[in-house]
Amino acid sequence: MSDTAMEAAGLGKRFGRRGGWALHECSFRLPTGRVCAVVGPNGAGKSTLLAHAAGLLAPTEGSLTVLGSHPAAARERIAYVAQNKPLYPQLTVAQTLRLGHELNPARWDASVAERITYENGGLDPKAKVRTLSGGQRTRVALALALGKRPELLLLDEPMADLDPLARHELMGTLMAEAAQYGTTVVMSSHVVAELEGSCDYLLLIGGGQVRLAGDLDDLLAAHTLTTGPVRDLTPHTVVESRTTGRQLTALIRPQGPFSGGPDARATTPSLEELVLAHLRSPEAPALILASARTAAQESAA
Ligand SMILES: Nc1ncnc2c1ncn2[C@@H]1O[C@H](COP(=O)(O)OP(=O)(O)OP(=O)(O)O)[C@@H](O)[C@H]1O
Repeated sequence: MSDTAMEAAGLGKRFGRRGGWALHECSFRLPTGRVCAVVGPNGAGKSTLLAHAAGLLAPTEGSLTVLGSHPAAARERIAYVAQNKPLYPQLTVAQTLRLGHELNPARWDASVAERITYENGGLDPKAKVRTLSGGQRTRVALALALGKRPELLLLDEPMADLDPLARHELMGTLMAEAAQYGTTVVMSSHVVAELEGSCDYLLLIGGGQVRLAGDLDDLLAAHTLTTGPVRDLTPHTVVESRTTGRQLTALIRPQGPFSGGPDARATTPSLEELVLAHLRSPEAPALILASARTAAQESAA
């Protein structure tokens, strides 16, 4: 069995001959059993990446493998919740879950699907899907995905239309299920706060390229947030710096020991601080940690 959940090698996607690159020269590796946050600005390529992993798009160049196979060959072991949560509007909730069972007879776990839909969600089994609110449809889509007992769960902004209570409850269920079954979860979101505390791996995409990839703790530890009197930050890599009067605030990647000096503060950034600094500085050099490198990247490093 492969210990790699997803591996991109020079992955590129162009929509149409004249279109720009939605993804370009993306290479990274995601080990199995991780909960990976995929973040990046609007149009960065997050949905395009997830749709490739689900086998719904074919690369223009390079490749993407999931669970050691071509995505189409691994489809039974993958569940994908797309941003628009497509469901059959004319079916009832109960019929939708039954369809989930019929499509996944060998793997279907009715108890988790029913718990999400009925026990906690309070949905009426006889309600037609078309009468459900956006958040209720999300609940059914997540129930179908988790009911499939996937090895790899792909979620494209899954929590966007859930109320805070439902978001908290479903995130808890998701994390408990993932931990119990060793499911790899890849989840895009713009709400960085909801990723903190649940994700242990980070993939930051910008302009169709991988900007940060690796263990979240290691990525955070590779950066320092410093505030203090203006000073030369050479030889450290500066991701973002702002000067207010004589005070400098900067997010850096220390190249060797860093001491901000007696009047400066130097702390490890939070996930939000790390992500915001990279979004504000799209030109900052990429950082792909060893755990996230493909064999080819590793031998080139
Ligand atoms: N079917 C399509 N046809 C043409 N261009 C597309 C198509 N799908 C996506 N794109 C383009 O590819 C780029 C990446 O889009 P994608 O939806 O992957 O971004 P995203 O990071 O998921 O954005 P968001 O955060 O807004 O959901 C964008 O420039 C988008 O316009």
